[in-house]
Amino acid sequence: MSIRTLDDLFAEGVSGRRVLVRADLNVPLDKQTGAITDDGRIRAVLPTVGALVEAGAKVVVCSHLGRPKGAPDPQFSLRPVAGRLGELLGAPVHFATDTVGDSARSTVADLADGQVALLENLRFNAGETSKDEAERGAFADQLAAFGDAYVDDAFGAVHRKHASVYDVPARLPHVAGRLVLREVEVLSKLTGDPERPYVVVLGGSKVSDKLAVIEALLPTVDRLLIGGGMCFTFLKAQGLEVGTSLLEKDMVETCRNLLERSGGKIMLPVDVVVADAFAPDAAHDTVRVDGIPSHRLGLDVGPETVAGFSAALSQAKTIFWNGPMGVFEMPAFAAGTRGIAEAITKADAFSVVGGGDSAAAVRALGLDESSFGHISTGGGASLEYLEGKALPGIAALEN
Ligand SMILES: Nc1ncnc2c1ncn2[C@@H]1O[C@H](COP(=O)(O)OP(=O)(O)OP(=O)(O)O)[C@@H](O)[C@H]1O
Ligand SMILES: O=C(O)[C@H](O)COP(=O)(O)O
Repeated sequence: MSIRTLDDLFAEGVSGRRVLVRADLNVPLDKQTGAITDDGRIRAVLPTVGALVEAGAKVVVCSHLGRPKGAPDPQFSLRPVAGRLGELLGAPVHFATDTVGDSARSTVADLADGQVALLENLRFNAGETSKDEAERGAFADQLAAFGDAYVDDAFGAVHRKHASVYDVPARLPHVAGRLVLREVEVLSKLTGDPERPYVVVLGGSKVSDKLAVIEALLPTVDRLLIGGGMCFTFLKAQGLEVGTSLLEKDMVETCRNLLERSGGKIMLPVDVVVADAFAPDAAHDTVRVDGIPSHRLGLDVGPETVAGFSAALSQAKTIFWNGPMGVFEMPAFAAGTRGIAEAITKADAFSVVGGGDSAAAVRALGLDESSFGHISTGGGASLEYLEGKALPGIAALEN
């Protein structure tokens, strides 16, 4: 990979220079209070931001948060993230209340050497995610004006062809940050010739997003274990009734087709925890997958499934896990995710956890992060990397 790194930038000298850092500070927020529930993605950029501070750069950090629709939306403000970043760095982070407007211009202009600014959410501007190159380019011009050099440390967003990821590096001297380099280095071990058996565990809620990766991984993996919200579309494809569980009806046929072609590699749950409602205190029971009542919904995999999946994982030499096995945010439906996570840590295997929610689950359940080989900050990004797709953010760094 012919990508310049932070060390190359340091060799040129950064003291007194403005360095624009694209980070992925898209952290989960509590729906009621707006508080940050997992700061893993903020911690993950500290090596890059900290090193730039130490070297005396004027550090201008930018990121998206959530999916606002191209205009300011207070629930997606990065202000709380600026506070947390400041706490972790041990120095205040100057927050610009807009992204490329008056506040951003004066905040950047006032930065002293070794100080850090965070711009407001990139996606408050339609140009960030626009499909129109000219619109994206115009926004990229405004952003690029805040830096003498650009560092991409937003691994979680490298699969997005967005202005801050794809167009800004074409306008400034650019390098990869420490996090992007580490992620690519580790994930490349899974795309080469992974030690076998290679077992992939997929869960979470975004079936349609993950079908392409299943398609791409099937020839490569020895076993594919599917749980979480996405398993119900597969169970439906097997002709089972899934009650009011999460279901992507228009994907049932594709799932049936995948099951037929999987050569028995796909393992689905045999039991699930069903509840009366999507609520922490909902009445719930464990049932066989062929006995899901029509008025109830599956919110976790059951103990027999955990045992079966764990047995497969205990044989593995390489493991990739993306997506929680159930609604782990609610304690009543966290056992499946905990069980699978524990099985992964016990396996004598190189294990990678990919996905914002999966990584958050590891921490929320109090599991020892160091028992995993690597915890990726990228959900969609790590999946698309494994699919072998060209990632716009990486391609832009290579140019
Ligand atoms: N049975 C289920 N029904 C509904 N939602 C579920 C179920 N099982 C898991 N989930 C939800 O799936 C969500 C995570 O899914 P997602 O596909 O976004 O995971 P991820 O790939 O780790 O995250 P990201 O894509 O944000 O990096 C969690 O919030 C969890 O509550
Ligand atoms: O959470 C993620 O996977 C990244 O921050 C990218 O977010 P996006 O899917 O909204 O582009």
